[in-house]
Amino acid sequence: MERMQQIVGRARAAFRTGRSRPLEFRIQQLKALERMVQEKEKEILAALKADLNKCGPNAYSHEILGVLGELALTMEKLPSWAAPQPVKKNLLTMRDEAYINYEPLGVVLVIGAWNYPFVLVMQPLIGAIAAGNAVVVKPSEVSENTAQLLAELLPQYLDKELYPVVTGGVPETTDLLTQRFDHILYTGNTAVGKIVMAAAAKHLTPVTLELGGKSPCYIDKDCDLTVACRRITWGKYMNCGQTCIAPDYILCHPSIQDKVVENIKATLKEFYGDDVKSSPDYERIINQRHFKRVKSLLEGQKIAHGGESDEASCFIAPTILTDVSPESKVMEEEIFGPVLPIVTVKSVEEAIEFINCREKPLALYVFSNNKELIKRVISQTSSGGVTGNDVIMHFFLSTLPFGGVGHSGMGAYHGKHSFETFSHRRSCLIKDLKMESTNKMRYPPGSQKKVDWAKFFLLKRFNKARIGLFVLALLGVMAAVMIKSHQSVLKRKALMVVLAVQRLGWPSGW
Ligand SMILES: NC(=O)C1=CN([C@@H]2O[C@H](COP(=O)(O)OP(=O)(O)OC[C@H]3O[C@@H](n4cnc5c(N)ncnc54)[C@H](O)[C@@H]3O)[C@@H](O)[C@H]2O)C=CC1
Ligand SMILES: CCCCCC(=O)O
Repeated sequence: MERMQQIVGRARAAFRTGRSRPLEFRIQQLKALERMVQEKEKEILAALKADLNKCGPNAYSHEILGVLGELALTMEKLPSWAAPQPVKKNLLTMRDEAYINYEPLGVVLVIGAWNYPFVLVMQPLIGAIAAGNAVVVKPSEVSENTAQLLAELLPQYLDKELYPVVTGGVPETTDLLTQRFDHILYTGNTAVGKIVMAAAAKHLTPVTLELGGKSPCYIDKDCDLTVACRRITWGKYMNCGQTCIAPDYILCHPSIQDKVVENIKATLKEFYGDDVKSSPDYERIINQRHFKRVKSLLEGQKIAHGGESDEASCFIAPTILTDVSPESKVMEEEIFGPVLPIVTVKSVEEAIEFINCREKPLALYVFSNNKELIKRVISQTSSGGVTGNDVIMHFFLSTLPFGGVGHSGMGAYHGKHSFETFSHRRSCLIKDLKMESTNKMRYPPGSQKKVDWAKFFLLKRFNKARIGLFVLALLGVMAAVMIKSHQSVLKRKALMVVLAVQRLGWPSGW
């Protein structure tokens, strides 16, 4: 406890110096992070290989690329994100300055997960630094190599007091959670999400919870199955199925179930070859605990493809289960592994009903040639995010807020959404001391007349069209008056010229 108190205390003292607030400092720290990722790419890839058997290309494209992209976007946009944001005013504030001022929250805590242990620490960290906070970083101890590397590298590149790294497991995280933070972003399972939220509640600390859940994938009969199954296979078996927004299970009509299986099998062969275990592109389950958990989900199931495993290397083959009962264990908990159950439904209505009977998922996928059907499923269900006719891809568009809903999480981040998550949006209204007479309306004594004026100024929703017409009419009248008065001046001047000529006579030759 003492150690955590000191670490958080030092971060708070550093924050109080104000040095994390200047934009130049924030951008300088982000540039240092970019340099770290570029200079230590080899070490980062090696740690991801050791933790999850991620090959270079996969580790780079699934983790490093996202971090470099977020850094580049944030460094480019930060000056505009952090600028005071003027807001629309009403009649009462027409003469005042009204704007939102973005301010750092203070000392924030980022707790990472083990499945994408680099990007899931770095992206929140980038947003928290960009917003001017001090940040305590707690990587997941489950991905121990990446956690160790972050603990070594971050202090080499970043301000040590402002951005400490705390390593350790549940005891250390539990100790850390007794400290007071100004915001916590936790990525991990729902059960721990509740623990984090309970600990945060003691200090009234707001939280962003990036949790998990069972993300459904509905395949409509009116669909290009080859393309759909290719995309589903990519997202499902990436990182050995250990992706929070992986399609957890398929819902489809019984008549296409076998075709779905055949298409996925064909794609698996194309992606990973005949011997998936030797494919450098196929990762491993993170540890024995999760290996046993995922393996147990196969019990009593009809395995249409895969099912092979090797405990020693935490290998589980890409597996497809068919005719799965909605009540079976594999349909109760988040799979978070390379097992894809197919549950058959007779219609899209039945699929929607199936989805709505369960906790709101982190992601939802719908494949169909009929965009209206996709939009109908979106409008009649809820989830953290959606990708239509693909999977996972909404994660990579940083203008989309990434987060959950209900048991899959709360709050969101990525891009500007990270900056806003880690900022206080302070409302600022600056008046002057003139026109005091207009304030009589709000001062005692009260009266109906004052209420009527207040209603006029505050409640009246002016019809913009009507105002526009009124202003046009007013301008028309003003123009007519001006032309009229201008004409009379012109007439007077013309008359004066005529009179002058008459008096002097016309010049000869005219
Ligand atoms: N929404 C998102 O962006 C993501 C969500 N996830 C979800 O995370 C889960 C997998 O990750 P996990 O195994 O949870 O990661 P994990 O087991 O590594 O836990 C995450 C962090 O919570 C801490 N922790 C674990 N148990 C704790 C306890 N009892 N008290 C206090 N702290 C504790 C660990 O020290 C670790 O730092 C899945 O449910 C997955 O869906 C994973 C990645 C991304
Ligand atoms: C492809 C990268 C996805 C990272 C977040 C997750 O686990 O879903």
